[in-house]
Amino acid sequence: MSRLENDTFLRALARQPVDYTPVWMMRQAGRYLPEYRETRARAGSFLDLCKNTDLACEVTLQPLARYPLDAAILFSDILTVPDAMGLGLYFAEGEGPRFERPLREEWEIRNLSAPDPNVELRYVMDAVSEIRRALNGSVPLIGFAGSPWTLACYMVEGRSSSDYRQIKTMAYARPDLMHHILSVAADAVVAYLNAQIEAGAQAVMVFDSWGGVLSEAAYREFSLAYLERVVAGLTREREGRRVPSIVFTKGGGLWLESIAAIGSDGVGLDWTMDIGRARALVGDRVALQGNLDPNVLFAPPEVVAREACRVLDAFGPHPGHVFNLGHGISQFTPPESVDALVETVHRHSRRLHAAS
Ligand SMILES: Cc1c2[nH]c(c1CCC(=O)O)Cc1[nH]c(c(CCC(=O)O)c1C)Cc1[nH]c(c(CCC(=O)O)c1C)Cc1[nH]c(c(C)c1CCC(=O)O)C2
Repeated sequence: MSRLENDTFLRALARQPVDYTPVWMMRQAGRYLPEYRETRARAGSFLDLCKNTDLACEVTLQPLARYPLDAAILFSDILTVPDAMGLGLYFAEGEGPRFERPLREEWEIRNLSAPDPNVELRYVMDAVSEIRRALNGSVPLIGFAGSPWTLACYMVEGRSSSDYRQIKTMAYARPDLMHHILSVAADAVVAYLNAQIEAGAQAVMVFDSWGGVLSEAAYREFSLAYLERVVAGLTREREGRRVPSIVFTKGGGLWLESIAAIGSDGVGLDWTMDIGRARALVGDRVALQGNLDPNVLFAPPEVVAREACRVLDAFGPHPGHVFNLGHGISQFTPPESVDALVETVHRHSRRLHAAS
């Protein structure tokens, strides 16, 4: 088994006893850090940064140099997968992601195929290997992908959407086409995550950022069924250790028990549901990851500390909590707020775990 100095994150996902609650943040490497903005300016565009192995490794490590975080997450994007399928990803400055060739015509959809992650996404695998080497066993490295449904939202809409009109039209009017896209995306995500595990990722997370825009019935049919297929296809063990998976449906609180039943080790929670109530529903069947509202980080440090303690106390002294934000950290976050957050999570949770 490879040496790991700090395996608190993996222990928490396995619902094993820990001395303190591990913490990392979604989008922990990003624009709120001046050193990220500096590296990004050197790289050119955001996509150039993702495709430059050395610089992707550099920005992955930046938040860990500042804060005693308990995990690193690969610096990349969920949309690298549809880009590798030939849809032509680009980022319009200040407007978010766009595809040059969104899926509109039936023939385009029928021609879709899963990319070979070790060819079309070689740059991601190279980044994973380089980051693992650079981490040198300090903390585990998380790999990730988008959920089939969330990838399909971008592939069909061609950009971020406010009403999901195109994709919902397809889901209701042409479910056969919708299922074809989701099925190819699920195959692509499984191959992509397993290649990341092969390259050195020690845990994987699936981001279902837009599952929460669906009705319950549509969520089960178009998102959850494919999340279950992805989880079932994942490599379970590598280097003599379990490779845990985390599934995060933003807005999925109402469906928590169903999400907790698909076979992942952890479930991500946004900020809308009390994490104590969530734990009461799922027990120790899965670990829970979350669930501080990222906007708390705009308040003074004593408020950040109070709100972090509120989440820790709500979960209680049980094993199986990975502290995180309920969604990605905002680019406008003062970096000092993160100091207060990480320090509070570690200090307060040590007390909780010692007292139990
Ligand atoms: C939906 C989604 C995307 N990307 C991602 C999701 C799922 C999570 C979520 O719901 O937020 C996932 C993602 N994107 C990024 C990471 C890196 C790892 C991390 O630090 O967590 C991860 C895990 C970097 C990024 N991905 C992006 C940035 C900002 C790019 C920049 O301008 O430097 C970063 C650091 C760009 C991106 N990429 C995407 C959008 C909508 C945007 C624009 C967002 C914005 O402008 O705030 C698609």
